[in-house]
Formats: sequence, C-alpha cells, structure tokens
Amino acid sequence: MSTYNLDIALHTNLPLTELLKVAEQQGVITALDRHFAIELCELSNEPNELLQLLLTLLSKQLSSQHSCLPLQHIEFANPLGLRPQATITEDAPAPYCAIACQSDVATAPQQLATLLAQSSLVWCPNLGEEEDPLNRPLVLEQQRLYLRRYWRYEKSVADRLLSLATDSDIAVQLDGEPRFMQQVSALLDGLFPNHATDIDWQKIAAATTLSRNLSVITGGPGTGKTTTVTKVLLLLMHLQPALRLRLVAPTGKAAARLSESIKGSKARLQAELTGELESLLPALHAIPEEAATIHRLLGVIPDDSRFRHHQNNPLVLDLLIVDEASMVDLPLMAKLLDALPEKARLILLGDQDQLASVEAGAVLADICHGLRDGHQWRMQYSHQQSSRLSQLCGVKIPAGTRSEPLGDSLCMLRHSHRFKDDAGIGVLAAAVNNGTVNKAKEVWAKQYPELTWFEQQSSITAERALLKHCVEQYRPYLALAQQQAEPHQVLRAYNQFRVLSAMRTGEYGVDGLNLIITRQLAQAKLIVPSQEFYSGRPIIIRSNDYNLGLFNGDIGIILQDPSNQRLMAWFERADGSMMKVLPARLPSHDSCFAMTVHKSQGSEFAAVTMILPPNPRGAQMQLLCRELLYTAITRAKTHFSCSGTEPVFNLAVKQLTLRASGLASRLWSSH
Ligand SMILES: Nc1ncnc2c1ncn2[C@@H]1O[C@H](COP(=O)(O)OP(=O)(O)OP(=O)(O)O)[C@@H](O)[C@H]1O
Repeated sequence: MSTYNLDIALHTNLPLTELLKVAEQQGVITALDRHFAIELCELSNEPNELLQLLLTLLSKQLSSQHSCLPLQHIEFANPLGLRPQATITEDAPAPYCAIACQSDVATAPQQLATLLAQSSLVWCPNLGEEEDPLNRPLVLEQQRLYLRRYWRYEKSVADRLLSLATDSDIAVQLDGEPRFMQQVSALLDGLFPNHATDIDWQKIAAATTLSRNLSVITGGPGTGKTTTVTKVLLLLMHLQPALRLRLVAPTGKAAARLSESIKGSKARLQAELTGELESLLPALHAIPEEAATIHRLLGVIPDDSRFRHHQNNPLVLDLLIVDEASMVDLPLMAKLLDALPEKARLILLGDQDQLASVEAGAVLADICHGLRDGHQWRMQYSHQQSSRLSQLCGVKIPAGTRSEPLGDSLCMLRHSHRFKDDAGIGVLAAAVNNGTVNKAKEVWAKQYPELTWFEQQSSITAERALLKHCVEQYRPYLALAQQQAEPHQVLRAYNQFRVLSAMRTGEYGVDGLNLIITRQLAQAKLIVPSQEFYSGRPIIIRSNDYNLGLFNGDIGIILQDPSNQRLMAWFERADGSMMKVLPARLPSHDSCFAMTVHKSQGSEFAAVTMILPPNPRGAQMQLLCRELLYTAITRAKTHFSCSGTEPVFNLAVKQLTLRASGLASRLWSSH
C-alpha cells in the first residue's frame, strides 16, 4: 500500500509492476500501455505508483480511441478492470488493485487531479494559456488528463470551429441589406417549393448554410444532405460566380460516392430549373463534381505525419465541403482546420449516429452534442438566427433553449427519402438507433421483405442457408468476371453486395469468413482459387502506397486485362476512371468477400449481410454496439440480412459507445 499527503491511496496485493504484468496477461492492458507508464515515470524520476497507474490508464484510453482520461470515469474499486484469476495459489494470489479515498469518495477525482498537478510531467493550463513553457508531456484540464498532442488537437479544433461559428459577416450582410435577404429568400423559395404542410428542414438547412461561415448538416442516410448542399452550391455559385470550392471526403470510396451523388443531384436539379429558375443553369453547370480525399487535398508528404498545407501554407479555396464527417478523426480534423484559409467557409455533412472514426475522437458527435435534449434532438438556434432563418424561409422557426454560437450553425435532417417510412431497413435502423430492444424485436417479427434473419448455427460451416445466400449474391459479378466483362462493370456488380463483420479475427471475423466464402464460391465453380491471384478475387488494401496512389481501405478486383489477358488488380478512381496495378506490386492486402463494418463506412451496397459473433468476449463485447449495427444496417439500400442470435443482437442494441473527449464541453460551454 502506498500513501501520499493526500487522502487517497493505492491498494494492491502485488507491487504495481507485477500487477501490470498480470493485467497485460489478462489482455486488459497492452505492453505499450505498461511501457508508456514505466518510461514516463522514469523520465520524471517520480517513483509514484498511483501516478504510474494513471499513466497506464491514460495510455489504455488512447489505444481505445478516447482523446483523454476523464478522472471521474475511473472505476476506483478496480481501475484496471482485472478479472478474478481462474487458478489461485499462494505464489499467484488473486490480483487486487483499488484506489481508495479515506474521506468522501466524491472528492476522489479532485484528489487525483491534485496529485497529478504536483507531477513534473503534467501541465495545468490557466484559462487562455496556449503553450506550456516547459513542454511537459501531459496536460490536465477540467479533471481530464491528456497527452499534450491530443490536448492541442482538441483545443485547436474547438477554437477554430467556434471562431468560424461566431464569424458572422454573412449574417451581418443579410441583416443589413434587406434586398439581399429578399433575393436569397426568393431563390430559396424557387429551389424548395413547399408541396408539404410540414416544415421543410432541407430548406432550413440550406438557409442555415447560406447564413453562416460554418454549417453542419447532419442526418441519416437518404435524408437529403447531398441534395440540399447541391442547391446551396447552386445559389452560392449564382451569387458569387468566382467562388473557389472543393469537395472532400475521408476515404477514396467516400469521395467517389460524393462525386456520384453530386452528379446525380445536379442532373435531378437541372430538370427542375424551368421558368425563372433557368437563369441558374450556368451556376449549376459550374458546380464541380470531382471530390478528393482529405489527405489528397492537404498534400501527403511520404513518411511524414504532416501535410503540405497547414496554417503557414493554407489551402487555396473559399468554401470547403467535407462529406462523411463522422469518419474524420480528431488529429485529421485539426490538420484540416489548420490548413483552412482564414476567410474560408466550411460545410460539414455526416451522420452523427454512425460509428465514430477509426482513430481517436468522435468529432461530429461532439459537434452535434448540444442538439441532444434527453432522448430527442432539438435545433438550438439563437433568437437572432431563428428570426433570420424565418425571414429567409418564410416560416416561423422556433429558437432553441441554449445560447451557444455553434447552435446557429447546425441543422439536422430526419426524414429519409431513401427508405419509405414503413420499409423494413429504415424501421430497423430507427429501432436500433433508439436503443429499443423490444421495437427491434417487433421489426424482425414482422418479416419485412427487405429483412432476413439467419438464426446462428453451431459453426459457420453449418450455416447452409446463410452461405447459399452469400454465394447467390456474389454469383452475378463472378459470372461477369468469367465472361470477361469490362472491369468497371464487374466492380459495379461486385459492389451490389457485401458481407460485414464486427471484427477481423476468428471464425466469425473477416479472416474466417473470407476463407469459408472463398471455399463455397470455389465449390459453386464461380472462382478457381488455385493460386494467390485469380480472376474475380476482390481485395482490400491495408496500407498506404503513395507512389501507386492506393490507400488503406481501397477495394479492387483481380481480373484479366482485356488487352493482353494478364491478371491485373483493378480499382476505380474518385473520378470514375479505372486504374490497373500488377498484383505483384500491390501493398499489403486481404480478400474482401467479407469486410469489417468500420471499413464499410462511406460505402453503400444494394444488399448487406451482417454476421455477428456467437459468443462475444472481452474486446469483441466492446466492438458490439448500437452504432456498429446502425452503420451496418444503413449500408444496405434494398436488403439487409443478419446472422446471429437474439441475445447478441440485443446486447449490441443496448450498448452505446462513448468516446471520452473534452471537445463537446469546449464547444458547448453550458454542457
Ligand atoms: N425533398 C426531397 N423530396 C424527394 N426526394 C428527395 C428529397 N430530398 C432527397 N431526395 C431523394 O432522396 C435520395 C437521397 O438523397 P441524398 O443523396 O441527397 O441524401 P443523403 O442524405 O446525402 O444520403 P447519403 O447519406 O446516403 O449520402 C435521392 O434519390 C434524392 O433524390
């Protein structure tokens, strides 16, 4: 037992170094977590076990994609989450570790904060302080412990978003020039003719975007985010023909889909531009369709985590549109905002209910946090902004209950035009998103034609109906491959269906599923996998190759080159053109009959089959969450099937992932 001046102490029955080894053996921490703590304590020459434990917990948080360690989140009775040992002997007693506070337990986080503040490793910034003169590696703010780098990212993202949200030159122009207000309002009326009696939230989202330097349009799939933003771009290009705008998304696939959506929206809009609206046609044609990845926009420097564009070499643009913003992690958002020119405007589009980014943070969810009102969502416009929007849209738009500047920049779309209100996929997605197990159960019981449940058998090889379904779904694209159809045609057909899993490893993970599906397809004589590369093999890239222009998550297919019959790997570029690569030159890759739900973000398929693990344990339990199911379901456009058991499905519906971060409270001061 170690004690300090403070009223808080670490209780263990083994020296902490031994205990951390047990924790590593149990898989509750990694070797990296243990060494991170040891090395930092050695660096500071502070042999303090409680400090070492806190550093281990911080590292564990960071490897679970949290941005910080909130001290009040620590489970004081068992901070490492140790499990009881199966075999207990005198040599190996049951490990025990607890943080005990002698007086009021409620003061424990504050006591830990005081302990940390005394360490030479930790900087506690005063309000407004930007830099630590001593460059200490850790930062403690509001009882949240950060690695300095993450604190900087979080602070710079919050500062820039707030400054963009507060910057009101466009709002001032609208308020000060009644004619301009009328002109914009008339254009909005033309583009959003009111056929329904309900409030048209797409029109309000467009007005929000037109009146702020920062706007965030969030909503589920098919709620009209792209349609709305295309109309906004049309108005902006009409009002400011020289506007320099760029479209980006976090992955190549998402960028390609954004390009396609913008093209589709423009084509639909063209048909609507009749009568007086015909004068908008030149502006419509001027809207760019090409979208890039964020990495490409920022300019990747090989083997360097920095980009070519940053604060001192900003991007050349007036307006940046970022699609699939939920996939943008905290460090990348910080770098993107850093490279945004001072006067530029920013539009973020995304679905705040989807899985958070693969790397640290949940930036979009934190931005939208202030709209949550209990179990409901509610717009939070200030009185001034609600009156401005009411004038622009010609309907009364109520003000919210909060008064933070970010509220004026946000708009949420809730009505899906992709799924009919009573169609299975939309209803199931809504039930899962609300965390209502009974409702989800009812949806499955109704046996919608768009939904299929495969009750899980004892092993994947026993799941005949499921495997038959997968073979039938992949048959059309493989038949095209056998007929040596054009590569882009085969790739399109392949993208009609995908098997998704929560995890990579194990029989029910992507690795196991790829093996079994390959075997089934070979038995059905659809592929001949006698060598590593064979015609029809879909592949997913696992690392970046800047020379080839292939990036982690890119998906292609091995097919014969029509010009010389050699097998090549074919990929679709963001602009829709095809690129071929010699298979031997491919960076690390896997087969992709099945992929993780994480990797499927930003893509959509006609049909999706989700396979849940039968007996999730440990880390798998953490992966199974509501956002994972919601993301998997909403990747499907016409059919969703799920192989699992009811308890596992329900467990995932109930579990909500929360990423620890201070961003929401920086953005929403009354949070
Ligand atoms: N107000 C509307 N009335 C009728 N159909 C609409 C409306 N808005 C959008 N749609 C249609 O709904 C479909 C989805 O729209 P859109 O692509 O804009 O949604 P989204 O939110 O961007 O979807 P995703 O998140 O999947 O990219 C499109 O076919 C579009 O034409």
